[in-house]
Amino acid sequence: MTVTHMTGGPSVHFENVGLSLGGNTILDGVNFTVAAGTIHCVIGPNGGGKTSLIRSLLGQMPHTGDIRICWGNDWTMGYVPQALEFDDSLPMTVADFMAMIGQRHRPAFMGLKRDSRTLVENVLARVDMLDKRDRPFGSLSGGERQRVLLAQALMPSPKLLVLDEPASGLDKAGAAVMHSIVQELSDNGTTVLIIHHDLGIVREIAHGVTCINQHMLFSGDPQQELTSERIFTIFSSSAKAA
Ligand SMILES: Nc1ncnc2c1ncn2[C@@H]1O[C@H](COP(=O)(O)OP(=O)(O)OP(=O)(O)O)[C@@H](O)[C@H]1O
Repeated sequence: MTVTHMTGGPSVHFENVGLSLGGNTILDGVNFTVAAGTIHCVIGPNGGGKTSLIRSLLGQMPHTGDIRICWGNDWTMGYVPQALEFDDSLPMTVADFMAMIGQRHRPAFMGLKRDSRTLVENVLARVDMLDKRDRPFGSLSGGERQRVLLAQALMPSPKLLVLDEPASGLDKAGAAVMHSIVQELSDNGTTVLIIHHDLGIVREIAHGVTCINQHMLFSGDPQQELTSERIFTIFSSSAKAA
């Protein structure tokens, strides 16, 4: 991955990205750009390689090709994974979890330092989870965990926010909170890259959309690219053969 400097929020450039795992081709010749300060959605059928692409961006996959992030002065990145492997029996509250994520040089059992406490309370309030800060993290519902995962990605405020199917475990209210946060960040210049399955929402919130199914099928303006015929073709049972 190459990193270059520019002023403003980062643009992200996927250039001829490929990935093979266990002898199988997962991604091949993926080329698209996420413009600085935009909301860009990655869509495609199950198993099409969306998470693998995001993990390549995060440096967690042995991809080929180049992924360039043209950062401004602030290199802060937030990431919300699709799900979190977590031992539910761990005696860790929501606040402990946030302390663990946000205070790398302080053990979680020591709790939050005073200056971090305000920050944590602010982000938990943003996702409507402040009243649950003393609950054991393991006792949270899937949607509540997803909200906390979103909260940790906002601390500190990111210039690049990457979300892997953030709405999957969320109810309508949770999804609305998440989308309004994404919108607000984007309005303030943050670049947001989201894997999303709800094409109605993609049309509503995204400035750009890229569809991948091993290869890149199309990329551009959602209003023009997301035609009914295309959506039917991509997500029909024959999609894997496309
Ligand atoms: N570590 C791995 N080793 C081998 N194959 C893998 C590995 N990780 C993912 N794959 C395979 O890569 C393909 C793409 O998976 P990926 O999770 O990227 O798809 P996706 O588009 O995010 O799917 P979904 O919409 O179901 O979340 C799948 O066939 C998956 O089985």
